[in-house]
Amino acid sequence: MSAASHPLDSATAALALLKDWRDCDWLRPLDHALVAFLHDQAPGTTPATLLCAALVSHQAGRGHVCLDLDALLSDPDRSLSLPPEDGRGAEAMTEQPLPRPAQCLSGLDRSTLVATLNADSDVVGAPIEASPDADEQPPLILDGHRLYLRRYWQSERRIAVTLERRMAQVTQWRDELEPKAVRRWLDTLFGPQDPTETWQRLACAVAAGSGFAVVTGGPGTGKTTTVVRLLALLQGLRRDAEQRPLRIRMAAPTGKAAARLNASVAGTVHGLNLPDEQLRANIPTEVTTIHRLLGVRPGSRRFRHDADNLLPLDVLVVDEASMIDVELMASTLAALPPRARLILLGDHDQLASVEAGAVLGELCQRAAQGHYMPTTCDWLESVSGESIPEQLRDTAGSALDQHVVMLRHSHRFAADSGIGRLANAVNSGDIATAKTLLATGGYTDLHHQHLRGPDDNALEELAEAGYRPYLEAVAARPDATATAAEYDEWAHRVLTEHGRFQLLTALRRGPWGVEGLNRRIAARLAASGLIESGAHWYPGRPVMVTRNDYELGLNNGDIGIALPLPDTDEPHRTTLRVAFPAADGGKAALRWVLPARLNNIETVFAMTVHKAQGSEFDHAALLLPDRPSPILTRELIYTAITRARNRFTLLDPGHSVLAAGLAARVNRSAGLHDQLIGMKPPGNL
Ligand SMILES: Nc1ncnc2c1ncn2[C@@H]1O[C@H](COP(=O)(O)OP(=O)(O)OP(=O)(O)O)[C@@H](O)[C@H]1O
Repeated sequence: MSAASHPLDSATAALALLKDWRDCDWLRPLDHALVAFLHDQAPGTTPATLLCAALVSHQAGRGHVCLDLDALLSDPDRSLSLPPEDGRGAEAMTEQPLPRPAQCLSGLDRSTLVATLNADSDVVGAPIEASPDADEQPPLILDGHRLYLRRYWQSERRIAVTLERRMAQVTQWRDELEPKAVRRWLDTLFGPQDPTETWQRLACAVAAGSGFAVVTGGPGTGKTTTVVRLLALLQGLRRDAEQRPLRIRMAAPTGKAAARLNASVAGTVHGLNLPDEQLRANIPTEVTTIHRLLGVRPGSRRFRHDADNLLPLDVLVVDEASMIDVELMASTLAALPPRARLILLGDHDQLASVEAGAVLGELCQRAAQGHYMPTTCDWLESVSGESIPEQLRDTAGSALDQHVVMLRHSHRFAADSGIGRLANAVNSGDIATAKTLLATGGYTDLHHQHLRGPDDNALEELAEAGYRPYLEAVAARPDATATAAEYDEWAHRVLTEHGRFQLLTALRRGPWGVEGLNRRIAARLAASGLIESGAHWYPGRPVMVTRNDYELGLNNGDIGIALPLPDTDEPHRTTLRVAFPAADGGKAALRWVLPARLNNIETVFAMTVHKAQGSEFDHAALLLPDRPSPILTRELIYTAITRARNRFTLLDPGHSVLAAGLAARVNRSAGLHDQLIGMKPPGNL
């Protein structure tokens, strides 16, 4: 370490320490570059401010919208997410101890730190209400005890302002509805009242009576079913009023999630109980990605649709909203016409977006407790016939509470389903029940496999058994005379078989991370003769796109499989191409891409749980690392379990890692909830 008596004695000492942190991977090069830039622009900046700038940037890279100064001072080392996953960062923890944030900040209290930051007015500014977009503001914003990078503060503030405006109009939205008509449509769509559908009916009522609603719920609680019925209700009411049908669009944050929703919406619309087919035709089944909806402009952060070019729609449904970060949410809201409805769907207990912000999580912080005001309860009862339980009523509920509904009954998992019960236990942090469920072996859909160490063969055996069916489908290639349609059919079959099993892991690096696991599993499959050995590209190589490629029409997270296709001129020779499912999950043509055109891909025999969000597999297996990691949290384990449709396997090297993971929560620093929760419902509500 560069010599200095205290890391914050001088800017030079602080910069030297930050460089050391960067060199051992505790900070990203980007974090260090930001600080060097600030120091260059404002050489008088105090060392504590430089340190905070590095930490706020680092925290943004880990999904936090801001640096919470209270959290920083109570546990400074958390701000660097120590200990790191592995590699140089981990060695630096022991071999060459560097001063950590705790040592740098010792003796500092909040008021001194706030005063120091405020004094550096070239670098740190106060929030300016009147012009939240002003680019002349300093690069950091201090809002109370939260320090932001300016662009995240602006995004968060824009979300809060837009949602407040929408929520303030709730009485107009409700007044426009005829309660009896709503009730009649709900009875048509749902049939007689049924306690397992109470919250679905209530969700329809909340969303019908507002320009903004959030419907959250665990897997299989009926989010898709509910939203399709809601859309039928809205179109039905429009037709009653002899108005033109609503223009409805549905979107999801990733191509994978859009494809999945597409398939389930189509099925649900088909099964709706409707008085006539015209109404069915007015409910769209096509789901797009949010990026495509907004219109990406290559090379720009801005979209084609924005506040100056609003989206041409009346209703926007966004599914898998837990994956939306603050910037994407701010852009979506900006492009939404003021009178268009916004309905967010998702599971707020899932991992949040990898980018900064956990917008759905913030909006749903109080979802489980309801906090419905008496006026809301009365109105909901009048339109849905359902009454809100006493314990979920609150005369002091906030405006936001009146717009959020949590679905509480799983229609997918029976009461005796191991996956459903384990997901619940994990979600509520009930370690004892989770362990008992896994240990008893009494559930056919749950498997707990103890691993003796990183070299335990059980891991490879499971992976081979899981991937064998799709690799056998790869081997069952049509002959050289087969038509293009027959080759497409074969590729569809391979992709479907491939989607049945997935090995998930928390980490990226090391023997327990995707990189090591991919190598190991490929070696095993090659030894078993299921794939070619030694080749970089081979028939059956499964790859995941790691960056949106607008030219090829591929999205981050799309999965394709390399398959040999006959050459047009010489059908007995083949060339490898990667088959990707059609964009947005259509049944139509696949996309065949030459491997050389794919720049950002990785093999995906193992996948991080983060990347698996929005996907489901018949059988999902989660490999736990052999020691606790800041990445392994309750939300991550819950997300992994809920990726499994029929079977979940936990691969567990022991050492109490499961318990440590369940006890750790993702705690994203952000201010959206606090901004919105302070808003009281409109006076006449
Ligand atoms: N009210 C209901 N009555 C009967 N079956 C229902 C009802 N609601 C949902 N289901 C069934 O439960 C299953 C899950 O429903 P749905 O796909 O709507 O849930 P979801 O919350 O969107 O699920 P996901 O976890 O995929 O996001 C489906 O098979 C659906 O048909």
